[in-house]
Amino acid sequence: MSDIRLVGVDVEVPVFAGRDVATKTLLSGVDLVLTEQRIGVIGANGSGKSTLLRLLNGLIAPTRGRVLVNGVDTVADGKRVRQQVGFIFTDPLAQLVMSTPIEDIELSLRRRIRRRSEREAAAYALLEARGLGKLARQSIYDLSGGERQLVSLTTVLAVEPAIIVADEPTTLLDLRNRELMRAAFADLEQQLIVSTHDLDLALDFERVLVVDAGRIAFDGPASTAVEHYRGLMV
Ligand SMILES: Nc1ncnc2c1ncn2[C@@H]1O[C@H](COP(=O)(O)OP(=O)(O)OP(=O)(O)O)[C@@H](O)[C@H]1O
Repeated sequence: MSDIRLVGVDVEVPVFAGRDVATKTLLSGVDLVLTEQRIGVIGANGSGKSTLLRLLNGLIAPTRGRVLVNGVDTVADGKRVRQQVGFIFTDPLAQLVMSTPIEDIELSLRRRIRRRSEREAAAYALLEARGLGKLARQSIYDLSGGERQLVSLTTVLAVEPAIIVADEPTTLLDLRNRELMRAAFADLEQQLIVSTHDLDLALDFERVLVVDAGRIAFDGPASTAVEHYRGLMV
């Protein structure tokens, strides 16, 4: 079981207004121990959800405090953290760097499987297992949004991370594809941390954090978290 700790975390960025530089606080006073297998993060636009998620694999560094993933500090050893934490972006086109699904999965496998022919066969098998085999050599740009997001998930899983962090992974998807992603998430063995505006998806999680204006406004069971969030929205 994975263990993620945020200890006294603040995130601030400089904002420039003419010659003046001010400080904008994106997150403040975040103390969390994340050990549950399925954790959701909900909150209004601009509340700080992506900032929180990006801290977890060292994509951004805390201004104050520390983030530890299975005891590894995200600033001191970001590379080791990123080997453990797979990150799924909202837009799969921000994630998929190769022309076709099979090439992207092969890229993820290159450290684990040295021989090209073996790597290609393994990549194909991973796609096939998700029902994506027939799309293996199709251009990424010819796939639907849902297919791309499933390819992204396969690409991230190919690295065998202990933790999956997904930033609004269903936002661009229609109902059918949202259900496909939801089912894919339900099957994962990894620890899963997902930010979402999809409150049905949020209800799937054991623990849900509500972020409001850069603070954790609620932390607890999903149904209570959703109620809390609805209360903030009125
Ligand atoms: N590098 C940056 N410089 C200045 N402001 C930033 C920076 N990164 C994020 N912000 C601001 O911080 C706030 C929180 O952003 P964040 O992306 O974490 O919100 P979010 O809850 O994920 O929003 P959404 O639901 O719209 O994706 C927003 O007001 C955003 O504009």
